[in-house]
Amino acid sequence: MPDAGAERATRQAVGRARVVVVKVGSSSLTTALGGLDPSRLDGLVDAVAGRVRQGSQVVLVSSGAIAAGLAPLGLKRRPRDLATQQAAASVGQQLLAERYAVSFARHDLTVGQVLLTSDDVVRRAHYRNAQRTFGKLLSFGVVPVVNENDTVATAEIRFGDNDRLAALVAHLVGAQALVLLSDVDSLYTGHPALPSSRRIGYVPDAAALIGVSADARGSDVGTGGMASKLTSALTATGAGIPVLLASAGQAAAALAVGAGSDPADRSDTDTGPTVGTVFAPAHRRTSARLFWLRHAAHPVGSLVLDDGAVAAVTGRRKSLLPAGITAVRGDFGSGDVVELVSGDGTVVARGFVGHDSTELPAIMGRSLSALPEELQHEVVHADDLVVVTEPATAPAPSIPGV
Ligand SMILES: Nc1ncnc2c1ncn2[C@@H]1O[C@H](COP(=O)(O)OP(=O)(O)O)[C@@H](O)[C@H]1O
Ligand SMILES: N[C@@H](CCC(=O)OP(=O)(O)O)C(=O)O
Repeated sequence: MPDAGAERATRQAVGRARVVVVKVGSSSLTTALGGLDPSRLDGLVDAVAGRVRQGSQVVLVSSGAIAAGLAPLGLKRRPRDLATQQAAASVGQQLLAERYAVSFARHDLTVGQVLLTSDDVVRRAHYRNAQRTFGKLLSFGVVPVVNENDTVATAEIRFGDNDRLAALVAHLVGAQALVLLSDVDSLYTGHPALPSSRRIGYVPDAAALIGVSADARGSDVGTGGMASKLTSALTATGAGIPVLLASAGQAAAALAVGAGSDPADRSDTDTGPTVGTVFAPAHRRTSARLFWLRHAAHPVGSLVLDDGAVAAVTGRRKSLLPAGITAVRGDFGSGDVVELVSGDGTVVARGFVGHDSTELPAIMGRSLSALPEELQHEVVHADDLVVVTEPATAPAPSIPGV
């Protein structure tokens, strides 16, 4: 039975958030014939500006570069090959940025374009650098408009979908809410075109999504579909950030501070935004360091574990000792991020490693007491690892548990 009180509290939290990340998809910014739709973009900007006027800081993660670049290049549909996508993004991003600058200027707001590659959020030093940039832009009252730097992102390092990028940015800027705006008004139990699909207003936790069928195919111009939105939502809620999924056409209602609410009056009249689907934040908030390790870090090597070590690390949340390692892959130093892999190749955890890769072959399989004193320590300390369950080579599942 859904808990109306808990749903209301989540909606209020979205409405009261001081820092909000808003993500909008390509399909919500383009016309049916392709190309940017200025009136839809203006509608979104009006809603964002309204929230800024209410005292919030808003970061806008906007897709649409590739879609906006199609018509100027004479392309009829979204290209499949990376090089043509990159060319379209190069042309389209320019148009998108220009349109946002003009549109926000109607509200006397300045925008700052932030194009990120995955390196900017997966490498720790870059992550901090991006954090500083956002902090400065927001302190100037600027609305940062973020997209992936598609023109230079290679197939290997690409995010490919801005839903995931938006969740990482929400964490990076310390947002108190993530608002995902799409071309669908809510999450449904199945594809909204199916008569059997039912609207879901509130998702208390990841378990509530069992049985929900979320398509990984996006619209003609978008990517990722609903599956990537759910992954994004669970990533954000795992970091303690409530999420609202709504349609871009309802942006004003989605970004409202709350029906009948005045920011100074936190009374019962404050409902928070009443549209869309809200996802409650997890009770146990992951620390910033472990969130980064789980969702953003780029592993530079891997350690293969025997069955006993897998059980100890994943089941009993123990540290990884040299005795449980059967193979070492990659070239890494102490403090780097590595994957812990079971014998069948499944990634079971990620951690900050306590040894250089050159030290490990001589000590793996051996008990601590048999080692020289300076090497008598954990390979990955229990406080430095997060348990994950994902196949080593397959793409991420459509709704991974986070
Ligand atoms: N369970 C579901 N609930 C809602 N929408 C769904 C579901 N499964 C698939 N979809 C589809 O996902 C689409 C949104 O994904 P996408 O086209 O990638 O959006 P965007 O361009 O906004 O990122 C919706 O138009 C909807 O048809
Ligand atoms: N970076 C790409 C968008 C990729 C993407 O995630 O698109 P969408 O599914 O429409 O949010 C672009 O600007 O075209």
